[in-house]
Amino acid sequence: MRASLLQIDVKAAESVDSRRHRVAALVREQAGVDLVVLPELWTTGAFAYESFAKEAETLQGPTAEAMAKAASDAGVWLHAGSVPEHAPDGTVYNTSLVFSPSGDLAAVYRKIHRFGFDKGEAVLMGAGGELVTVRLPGTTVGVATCYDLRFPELFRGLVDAGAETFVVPAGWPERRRAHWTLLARARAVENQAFVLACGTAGTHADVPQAGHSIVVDPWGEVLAEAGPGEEVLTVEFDPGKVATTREQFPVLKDRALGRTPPRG
Ligand SMILES: NC(=O)CCC(=O)C(=O)O
Repeated sequence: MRASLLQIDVKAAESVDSRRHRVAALVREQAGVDLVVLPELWTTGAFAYESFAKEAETLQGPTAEAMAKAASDAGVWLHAGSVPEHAPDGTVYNTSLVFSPSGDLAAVYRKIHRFGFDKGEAVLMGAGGELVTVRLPGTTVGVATCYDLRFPELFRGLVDAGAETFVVPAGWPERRRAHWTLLARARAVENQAFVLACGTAGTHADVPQAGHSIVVDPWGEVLAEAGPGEEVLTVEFDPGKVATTREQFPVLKDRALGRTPPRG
């Protein structure tokens, strides 16, 4: 399986509309890979709090429309990262969208753990409540977003739902880059799963971004890692390695505290 992680530089000087066009073109350029992954809140930037409500859109909005078309033009599965979603009940969510190679919306995930404690996303956005997996040819993908990476029980819940590959769009700050790498590897090792974690580059809202998108295998080995700037990180991996790792070193069978009860 070949995947391209598009580590986008979210610049304030570039309008949301221009970025949307630029990113759609980058997705089209990935024709030939199986899966393309975009970062969290790449239209606005994950820390551009004042833009969330202004740029929020529905599941039929301009980003969803542009990404559906880009996925079908390229013939790829597209995890289109997340957008500020204006839901029918008026709440704004941090919502990830996954499109099939024919451009159909295959999965929608509303970020469960909102970042910011008493400000930012934590007060401006609603919390999702449902775990989401999506079946791709060869692997079941479990989706999570950025700060979710700090909550291992979410990932264990996704394993219980069949996940073998975690796709994690993010807008992770440079200041905590060491945590990003450590947590991506930890989630891979403890769940014996692939982790494809795609962050943003550059600086927005005065918050320098970590970049360093990363792909980790079920043994915790880093298969590929981006640098700090905008970059397309393409990697080839064998999804069958999840089953062999889980068979040869069957730690998941030794769980003593039971399965995660379903949420939502
Ligand atoms: N956008 C985010 O979720 C940021 C998370 C973060 O900065 C951290 O967990 O540290």
